[in-house]
Amino acid sequence: MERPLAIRARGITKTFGDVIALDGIDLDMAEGRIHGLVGPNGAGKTTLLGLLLGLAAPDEGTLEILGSPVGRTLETPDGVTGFVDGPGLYPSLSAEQNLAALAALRGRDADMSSVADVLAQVGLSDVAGDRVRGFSLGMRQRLGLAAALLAKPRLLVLDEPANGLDPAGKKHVHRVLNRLADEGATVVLSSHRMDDVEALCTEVTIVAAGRVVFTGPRTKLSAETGELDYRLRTSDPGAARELATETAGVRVVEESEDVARDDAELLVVRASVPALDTLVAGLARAGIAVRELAPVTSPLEAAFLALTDQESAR
Ligand SMILES: Nc1ncnc2c1ncn2[C@@H]1O[C@H](COP(=O)(O)OP(=O)(O)OP(=O)(O)O)[C@@H](O)[C@H]1O
Repeated sequence: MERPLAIRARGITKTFGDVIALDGIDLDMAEGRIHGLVGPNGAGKTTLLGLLLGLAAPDEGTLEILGSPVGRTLETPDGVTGFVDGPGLYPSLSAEQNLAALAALRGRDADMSSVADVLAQVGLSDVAGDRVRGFSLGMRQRLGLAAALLAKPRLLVLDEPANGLDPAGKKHVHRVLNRLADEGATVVLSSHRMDDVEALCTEVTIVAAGRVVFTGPRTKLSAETGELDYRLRTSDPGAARELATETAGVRVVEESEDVARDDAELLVVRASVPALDTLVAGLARAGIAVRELAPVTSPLEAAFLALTDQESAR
């Protein structure tokens, strides 16, 4: 059964003076999924997220959020929360005072057990009583997420949520977002980190110059990618190079910008998946062990570069 849509956008346009930030955006985002919004600098991601949060209204087009049409007034249905350009926090208050104050602003009494719970979820229990003034960027991001969780979101909108996060912080954030989606909430996040998007998002939208150039399941994007460069490390680099050169559809890339040049053991090969399969089977037959085989740039990054280049070349 098709999932209901959390977001349905048709022909959304937003301009700032002469700048067309969004140029006819059509978008369907299903409930209960984590959607990644990616695109080059200035593509329109923050503008689009701002519309979802009711921070601005579209100039043209129709937007439905959680089944409700959003008009020209700056309002969004209940259950929509998140932040763009970093969370708004009070530096002179502690983490827990910030959350209590935000709960009060939303017209709810501060329930300190909920405050403690969301702080634990984002891994900030130890600094609950510390002033936010002394928080790092990553801690502020996590506190912003805690504030959003307190509102029990049905749609959570986050601009670059992994900004400034260390690996432990990232783990907390990923766990929290996955749990939210498992519980049926929809998460829409923008990121310049393709590895984060690959780790988190089942759905991806790529925007370039205010237009959608791809939207759909991330796996579909990977499948559509043709040839990729792969790092190949084997037990016999010389013999592997020879075999790669002889295998139809496989090319040895001599100078790869993305791989350290002083690593003589590592081979970079360019191939489609079927040609790569032939090479790997050939290596096995020749008794050459494969110790590492991975794309140099991820399928998402490759598609991103190809699709956004295409767009700017139009
Ligand atoms: N308030 C504003 N006033 C004028 N121009 C704006 C405003 N907000 C956005 N823009 C312009 O709209 C375009 C889209 O900007 P936006 O911030 O949405 O892009 P982005 O994809 O989030 O970029 P980045 O990855 O750099 O954050 C840019 O050309 C930007 O300069």
